[in-house]
Amino acid sequence: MLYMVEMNVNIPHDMPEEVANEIKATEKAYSQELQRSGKWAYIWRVVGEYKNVSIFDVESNEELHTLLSGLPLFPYMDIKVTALCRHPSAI
Ligand SMILES: O=C(O)C[C@H]1C=CC(=O)O1
Repeated sequence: MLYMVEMNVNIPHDMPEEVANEIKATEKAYSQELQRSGKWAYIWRVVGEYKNVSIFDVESNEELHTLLSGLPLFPYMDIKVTALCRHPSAI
């Protein structure tokens, strides 16, 4: 099942920089592991925002929820999930 996931990151301004950098490094490793597995199929930066648009290819809503809620930045993100299916005009 394919999903478009929009992640908008809002790290609190009062979070110490070292703490934020540690969370971002852990997030990067987690993200890259999922990309290597094929479950996190694409990730793009939204120009001018601390936001990404990603495509996930997972088995179920439950699997997607588990992966997203395991993101180290999850507590600091607004996440929008859109389920996708093949367009009838796609070739
Ligand atoms: O930077 C982001 O968009 C947030 C998050 C998603 C992957 C990653 O490494 O960080």
